[in-house]
Amino acid sequence: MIKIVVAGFKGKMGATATQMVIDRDNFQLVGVLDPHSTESNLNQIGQYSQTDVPVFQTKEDLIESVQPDVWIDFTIPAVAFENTKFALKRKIAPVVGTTGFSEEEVKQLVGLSQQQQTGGLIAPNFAVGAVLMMEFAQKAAKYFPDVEILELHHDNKLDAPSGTAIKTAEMIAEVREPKVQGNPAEEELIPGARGADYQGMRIHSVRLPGLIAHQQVQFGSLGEGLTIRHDSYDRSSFMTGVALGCEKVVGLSQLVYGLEKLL
Ligand SMILES: NC(=O)C1=CN([C@@H]2O[C@H](COP(=O)(O)OP(=O)(O)OC[C@H]3O[C@@H](n4cnc5c(N)ncnc54)[C@H](O)[C@@H]3O)[C@@H](O)[C@H]2O)C=CC1
Ligand SMILES: O=C(O)C1=N[C@H](C(=O)O)C[C@H](O)C1
Repeated sequence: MIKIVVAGFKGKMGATATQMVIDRDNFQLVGVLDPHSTESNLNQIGQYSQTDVPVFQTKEDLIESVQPDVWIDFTIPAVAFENTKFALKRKIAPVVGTTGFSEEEVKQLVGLSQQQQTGGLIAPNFAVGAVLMMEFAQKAAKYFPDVEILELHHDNKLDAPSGTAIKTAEMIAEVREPKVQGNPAEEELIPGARGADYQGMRIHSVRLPGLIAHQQVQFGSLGEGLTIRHDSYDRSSFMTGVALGCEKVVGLSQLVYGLEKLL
């Protein structure tokens, strides 16, 4: 039985992950954390009335009371780095979906996990289809170096571009020489019109009510185009990946970046 805590359980992803952990026979939910909670036990919340699990408002209080194997994190970019360090320092394996990490932060966390001999996973996207989209895009970029990434999300999202778009650009950059795209003399009449620039690749972020999480990687070449698109229509799309991450990290001795490393 893998003992799990969920940080950010009051949020959209945290709530979906909490239910997933409760539903799985090989997982035991031992605590949940969210500074926006007012309860002391999950059973005080209607949808979890049968679940006797302590609720914590701070990570310091949580760690005094429970000894988890795995720390699921769906919080906010401003706290996820500190939360992941906190877990690793206590040899709790983090499974982090929260986005907004810089490359330098990921490097630091991998180093810390090696020192601590503790597994972990940071996955900007837990949907298997999104991982395939990124891998297909990396494959296509070998032959189509002109590419723009369009990511579309709900309008409560804090970070832009999305973690998935950044990871896609990083994976494409592994196989594509930096290249300035478009007309070298092009001029933005309104700043930002051409989107964010990652080694010449443009990333465009759309935020609209009604959307969940969508991304289109669009390639153009002489007389032809190729579009690779993934859509998450529901947050359940991420749960197979989160569950797989929880099962795998307990057997690792360092943190990995990207769900594709565990598939
Ligand atoms: N990797 C993936 O597959 C996915 C990642 N995400 C990412 O997950 C994160 C959360 O997304 P949502 O659930 O939509 O956001 P949300 O805004 O619905 O939930 C965030 C929750 O974190 C809580 N929180 C804030 N500070 C905290 C702290 N110090 N400790 C514990 N909890 C804290 C908030 O009170 C809130 O309940 C975002 O970074 C988002 O980009 C979202 C969907 C899929
Ligand atoms: O905020 C979200 O919703 C999502 N965030 C992740 C990201 O930034 O890529 C994953 C998914 O796109 C949903």
